[in-house]
Amino acid sequence: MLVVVTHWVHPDVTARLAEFCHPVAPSRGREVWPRTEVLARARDADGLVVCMADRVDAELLAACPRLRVVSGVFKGADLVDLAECVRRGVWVTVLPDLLTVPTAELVVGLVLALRRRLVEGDAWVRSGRHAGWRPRFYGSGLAGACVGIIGMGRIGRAVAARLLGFGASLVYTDPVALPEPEAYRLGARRVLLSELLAGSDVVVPLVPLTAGTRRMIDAAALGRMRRGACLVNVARGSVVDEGAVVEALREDRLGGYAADVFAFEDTAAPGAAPVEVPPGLLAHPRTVLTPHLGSAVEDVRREMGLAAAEQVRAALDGRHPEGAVTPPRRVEGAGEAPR
Ligand SMILES: O=CC(=O)O
Repeated sequence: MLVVVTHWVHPDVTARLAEFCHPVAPSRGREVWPRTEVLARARDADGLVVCMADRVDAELLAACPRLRVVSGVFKGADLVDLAECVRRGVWVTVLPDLLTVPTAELVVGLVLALRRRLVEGDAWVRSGRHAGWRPRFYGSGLAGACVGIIGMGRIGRAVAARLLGFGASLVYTDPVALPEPEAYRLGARRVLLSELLAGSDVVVPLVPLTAGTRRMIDAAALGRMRRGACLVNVARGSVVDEGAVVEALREDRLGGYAADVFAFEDTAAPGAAPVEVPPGLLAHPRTVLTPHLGSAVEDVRREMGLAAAEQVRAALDGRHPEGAVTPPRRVEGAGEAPR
């Protein structure tokens, strides 16, 4: 059986795959195969191990008629056409929990970097202009600040737990309330979105990208935020309206924007997709921008690769893989997908 891995993974991951199939993966450098190469190599694949750089759409699925499983080395499957996978009887698996801790750590890092102006300070020192202490780069701390988390899932709760030690207060929105003991332990108060936006010094959306969350932080939502408050986005670029963020920064209404994700990455989102990080974000001093580093911790990525390999093994063995987000259900006339 052939399993195509679209991107560089740790050698132990390919070794694990080799226990039950013939794996093919980029072997040199930390490479991701471009789509044309994935299309060419995956023609006879029984399994695909994909990453956040891949778009698993109808074209790719049609090009791989033998495919039985798509294993995402990620949490959010918004780049996978789930309906088409179901139609073709292809399992789709994700990793719902392995990146919780590194992503929560990144949120805390970005909040601190933004509020304490670490990146601006770093640039100042590197520019050769630092001549000793001066009354400059005064920012805001976390102690006493109110942090608003939109979406209290695994990552939201992990962020909340890490913020406990900083003396920040916490509000959140979620359709489902935390169990009372957990809300008490985290000091988290559930509020309406309008109250969260109006009352938070830092707003952190932690929601998946869906039709309902796309651009949920738009000009109107930004307009409801406290003047000078910060926005930190590690979810998906398209959860915010990047153009409106640039405007709010320019008008000094938004205190800062930190992002690890960008709308141009959301290649499956409907409508015209941006092709780059907006220049207005790049140019603005009160932004902190990182290249989708949420899970970029060496050991975590190795664990993620190994877990994905096990999911492929289970699916190809005819078992229900962990992390399955679609039960495969072959529909008459859907093509040659074997089952
Ligand atoms: O963004 C990363 C992921 O969803 O894993």
